[in-house]
Order: sequence, then structure tokens, then C-alpha cells
Amino acid sequence: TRSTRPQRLLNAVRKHATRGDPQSVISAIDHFCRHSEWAMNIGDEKGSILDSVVSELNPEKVLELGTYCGYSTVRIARLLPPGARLITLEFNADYAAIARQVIALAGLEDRVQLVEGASEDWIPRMKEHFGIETFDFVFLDHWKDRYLPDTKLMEDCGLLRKGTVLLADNVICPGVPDYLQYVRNSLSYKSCYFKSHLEYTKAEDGLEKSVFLG
Ligand SMILES: O=C(NC/C=C/[C@H]1O[C@@H](n2cnc3c(NCCO)ncnc32)[C@H](O)[C@@H]1O)c1cc(-c2ccc(F)cc2)cc(O)c1O
Ligand SMILES: [Mg+2]
Repeated sequence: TRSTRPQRLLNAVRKHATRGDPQSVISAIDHFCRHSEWAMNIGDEKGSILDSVVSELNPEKVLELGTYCGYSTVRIARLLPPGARLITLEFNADYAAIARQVIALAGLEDRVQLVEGASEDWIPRMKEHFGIETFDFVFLDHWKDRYLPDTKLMEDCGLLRKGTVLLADNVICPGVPDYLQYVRNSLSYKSCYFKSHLEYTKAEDGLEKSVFLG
């Protein structure tokens, strides 16, 4: 049977990246998406904004919703100190299998825990299953109509603390209107928009950074 796009993306990483070198994995994926086949990774332009938010925050406990091929997982994990932990949730088994290999090629498996399953099933189990009290940083990049319900679920599960940063991809394209309205109008968040472009294109997109005020 024909290969899938994530499989072809993994092949490009295997061919062009250096094992244990996260930057070479990132560059190989960006090159593949720019010159071979577009894929819905955050990309290099928005990725630089993600990098700056993570570097400034220096988080110990990170949650990512929607791993896909692991591109943003690698971008975030490469900036974390060895003691830090990134839990990434992915409910598509095929994508999870690809992402595990991408994360391993980057040499970052010691700091990343990829959990195969749905965010709504796993967010309520973070405390008892992973011993996580609260997260310092959450990156949202899964189905766009799930950003808001999962944010409310994280609040209800007590996983956000004063100062927790939520960073949401695609707030313009494809767009997350209900989530944006919530974080921009709620007294529990301080929110700001980072204007950028849709990965590998000239279309407008951006990231919304929202600090939970408790
Ligand atoms: O749709 C986009 N992203 C979705 C990501 C989904 C990934 O996350 C996984 N996932 C989804 N829901 C959950 C879940 N929980 C919720 C369900 O239970 N729990 C766990 N994992 C979940 C999927 O299995 C995928 O791996 C997108 C589109 C464009 C785009 C822009 C312009 C265009 F023209 C076309 C496309 C650009 C982007 O940057 C984008 O991120
Ligand atoms: Mg995205």
C-alpha cells in the first residue's frame, strides 16, 4: 500500500538528519515540508516564537496536546533542562508511532513521554498516573474545536497554577474563535497575540499566549 505523508516525512528525517541532533531533525522536517509536501507542523517561523516563549519560561513540567509527527515536541524538548518532563498526547496510533521515532532520532526520549490516547481521557489522570500536580507550560495544537473544552477541563482538574502559560497554535488559520474569545475575556487569563504566518506559507496565522492568573 502507498506510504502515508507522515511515513514519507520520517523517511526524510532518517535520510537527512543526524541521530542525536535535534536541530538537524527540525531542519530536515522544515525542508521536507517546504520543498516536498506541506504538513501541519508549527514550522520554522511560528516555531521560533514557540522557542522564545519556552526559553523565557524554562518550564519543568510541560504538556503538549496533539503530537502529530513530533516536530513541536522536538522543538520544545530540545530547550528543556534534562530534569524537565514533556508529556505529549496523541490519539492516532499511526502518528504516535512516527512521532516516537522522530523523538528518538533527535535523542530526546529521556525527557519526553508520548502517551497514546485522547486528551479528554488523560487530562483527568495526570495526577494519579504521572504524579503531576500542575503544569508550567501547555502547548495546544490538536483539533481546534477541542482547545476550549480541554482548557476548561485542565482548570477543573486543578492542573493550572498562577503563572501557567498556555500557548495555542492556529488562532487565525484554521482559527479557534471560541477559545480566543474565552482567554481574551476571562478575568482568569492575561492573553496576547503573536502575529505570524501559517507554516510554510504566506497566509496569516498566529499564536495566542495566555497566562493563567489563578
Ligand atoms: O488541524 C490542524 N491540527 C490538528 C492536529 C491534530 C493532531 O492532534 C491529534 N489529536 C487531535 N485531537 C486529539 C485529542 N483530543 C481531542 C479529540 O478527542 N487527543 C489527542 N490527540 C489529538 C491528531 O491525531 C493529530 O495528530 C491544523 C491544521 C492546519 C491547516 C491550516 C490551513 C489549511 F489549509 C489546512 C490545515 C494547520 C495547523 O497548524 C494545524 O495544527
Ligand atoms: Mg498547528
